[in-house]
Amino acid sequence: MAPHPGGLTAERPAGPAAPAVRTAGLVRSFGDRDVLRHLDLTIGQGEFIALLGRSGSGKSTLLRAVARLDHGVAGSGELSVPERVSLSFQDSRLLPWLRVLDNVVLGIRGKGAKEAGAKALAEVGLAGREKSWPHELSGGEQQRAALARALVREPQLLLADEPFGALDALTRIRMHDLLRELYERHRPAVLLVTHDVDEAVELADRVLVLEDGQIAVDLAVDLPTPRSRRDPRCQEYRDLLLAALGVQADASADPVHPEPVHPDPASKPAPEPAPAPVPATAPHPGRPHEEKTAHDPQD
Ligand SMILES: Nc1ncnc2c1ncn2[C@@H]1O[C@H](COP(=O)(O)OP(=O)(O)OP(=O)(O)O)[C@@H](O)[C@H]1O
Repeated sequence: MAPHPGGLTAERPAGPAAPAVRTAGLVRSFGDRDVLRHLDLTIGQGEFIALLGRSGSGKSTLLRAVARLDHGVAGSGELSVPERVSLSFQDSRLLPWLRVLDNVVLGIRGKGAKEAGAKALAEVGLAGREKSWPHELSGGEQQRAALARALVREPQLLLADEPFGALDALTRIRMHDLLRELYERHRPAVLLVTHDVDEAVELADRVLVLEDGQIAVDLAVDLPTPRSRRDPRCQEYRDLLLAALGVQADASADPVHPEPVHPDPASKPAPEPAPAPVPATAPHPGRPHEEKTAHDPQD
């Protein structure tokens, strides 16, 4: 068990049945404000989790804690994460002075690295772009390269903080398809932070809503994939989650050219009074009772 700089206890999960991620009593504080308040979360191996929550609710704080990128932040609790963790952000973070393939394999040693990198680039639809410079790629292509960089490491856990947030709606939809396809093939556990409720419902096995520093809603999405946001069953989940976020669903939303449904009140007209929140044990559309487990969207 290795000590964590934030006062956290970090350890590796043991045994084949161990979850990919487990937090127990996780606390993270800035000044006298506890952003994460004794948060318990378990992510199973190969499970795809989306994390929603109002702006400032602590989504990125949680993701950074799980990524162990929060050195110096006050905190306590237990955290268990796998050895191979990859990260993906809204900004692709490709190094501009390295060609695309060199970005993808940066830090990977061994003879087969370039071959594996080229294969990963082919998987994300960028075959032939190995020698391009990052600035020669479109925003969507840069995110594809970032996904290749994440996947070439064969992560047991992929942490993604609004990876599609800066992309236009159509590119975002294509990236959703690609992410889900790559996920099905590689099966890492995924923690996707997003503001896009539709994205969460389309992609995730479980959607979590973070509120007051804890998981307020934990909703399993029990629908086959690939999913379409036009599917009325997806819309049921969407409405439940929007209600939990205190945002009224827009019945007139265009499902073909959708704008992300953004729960940040600053980016929306003043919401109606919040409907009753969906508890972590909320009934499941299509199923009479949903078991409590643990789970947010963008492009
Ligand atoms: N380094 C820091 N120093 C001080 N306060 C911080 C720091 N990082 C985050 N916070 C505060 O913690 C709270 C949670 O921030 P966080 O970025 O985790 O929220 P979020 O849910 O990801 O928000 P958004 O959806 O707007 O990205 C916010 O009030 C933020 O101001």
